[in-house]
Amino acid sequence: MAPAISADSQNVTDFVVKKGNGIKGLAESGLQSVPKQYIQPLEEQMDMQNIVTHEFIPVIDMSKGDDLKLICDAAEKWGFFQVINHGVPIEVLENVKVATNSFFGLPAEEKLKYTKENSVTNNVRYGTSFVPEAETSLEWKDYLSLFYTSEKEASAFWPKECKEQALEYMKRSELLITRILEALMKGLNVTNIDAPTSTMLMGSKRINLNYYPKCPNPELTVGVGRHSDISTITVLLQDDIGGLYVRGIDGKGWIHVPPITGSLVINVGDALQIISNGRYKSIEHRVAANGSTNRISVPIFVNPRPKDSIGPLPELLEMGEKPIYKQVLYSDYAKHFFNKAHDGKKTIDFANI
Ligand SMILES: CC(C)(COP(=O)(O)OP(=O)(O)OC[C@H]1O[C@@H](n2cnc3c(N)ncnc32)[C@H](O)[C@@H]1OP(=O)(O)O)[C@@H](O)C(=O)NCCC(=O)NCCSC(=O)/C=C/c1ccc(O)cc1
Ligand SMILES: O=C(O)CCC(=O)C(=O)O
Ligand SMILES: [Fe+2]
Repeated sequence: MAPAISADSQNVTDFVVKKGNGIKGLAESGLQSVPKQYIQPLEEQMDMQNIVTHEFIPVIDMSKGDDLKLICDAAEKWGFFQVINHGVPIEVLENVKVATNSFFGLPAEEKLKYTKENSVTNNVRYGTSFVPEAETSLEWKDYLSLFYTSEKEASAFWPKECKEQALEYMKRSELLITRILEALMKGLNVTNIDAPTSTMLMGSKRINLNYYPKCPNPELTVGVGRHSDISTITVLLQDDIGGLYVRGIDGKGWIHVPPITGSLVINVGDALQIISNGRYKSIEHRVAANGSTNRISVPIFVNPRPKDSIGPLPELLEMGEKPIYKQVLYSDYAKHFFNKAHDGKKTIDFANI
């Protein structure tokens, strides 16, 4: 197919960002090479020499009864693990993947209704890259981001192509989320999770549907740049394509997170690193672009509420730990994150004492 647009920079940004076509629209226009605003600086391009092949992210079987220690160890050492036999039905996971493809399959003029400029609510947002206004190089990714406030609000405002499936995935993963967070608290000797602690750990949720179209020069760009999540934990559903890489434990190299059918990837976010006073670590990760096929992923970010103040748990300080993070209002922390391009682990400096 002939390219629908000329390669000049302004035209590309207009077509992708402003007109709602997304990078999916551009990729499907028959383009032969990535436009220059998608070329990452050399040091951010994926260097395959830097892939660690002798270390693996733990895979934890949640049906065996020995998961508590394994979860705490993995969260401390790796900040990332996969869970299997986790209780979220496979059909629920399959349905949300189908729904993701349905949403991104909509014509641009339909998706345009959900952009930051047009969306009738701040809680539903369709976009591309992370923060195009703040980034020097763009990411090869489109997303729909849904902040959950209530079933009623979701019913009224979430796109019908994915509303039910996304809600079902969130609902059916609640038990898993509670189990993991309870295990992590036990690992800190916090056995009584009172109401304020519970809200700080899981008072709000955001679900993102991510779409990474096939890319003509995957080595020059990225799907998502290096970042850590700002959640307490993230539950990530990925399809069978692969491309998610996690920083190795010595801070060097990148470890692939291989797709395992039916599994979910769990990672620690900055909020839990802060709450646990540095015991559990949020780990840098990134997504490579793919030269042969489209990829989707669906993270559920489990968070404090925007209005919560977060800081090291009082129980830890009572046990004699010195706080390494100060109290911060979570919405201030989130705004700090959402107002800059991805910059690895730097977001957490915002909470340093
Ligand atoms: C501060 C929030 C995010 C928005 O508050 P608001 O009062 O509605 O304020 P704004 O709508 O003005 O948004 C503040 C800024 O954040 C931006 N933003 C508002 N949601 C978004 C949005 N989903 N996307 C990317 N910019 C946004 C938004 O564009 C805006 O930028 P700017 O207009 O330039 O000031 C508020 O909803 C809040 O505190 N939410 C709870 C916290 C929350 O959502 N946590 C999410 C955890 S998400 C996570 O861990 C990782 C996410 C992630 C996502 C993509 C990645 O590539 C990698 C990771
Ligand atoms: O697509 C993935 O595998 C991970 C995406 C991610 O890191 C995010 O959305 O925060
Ligand atoms: Fe992430």
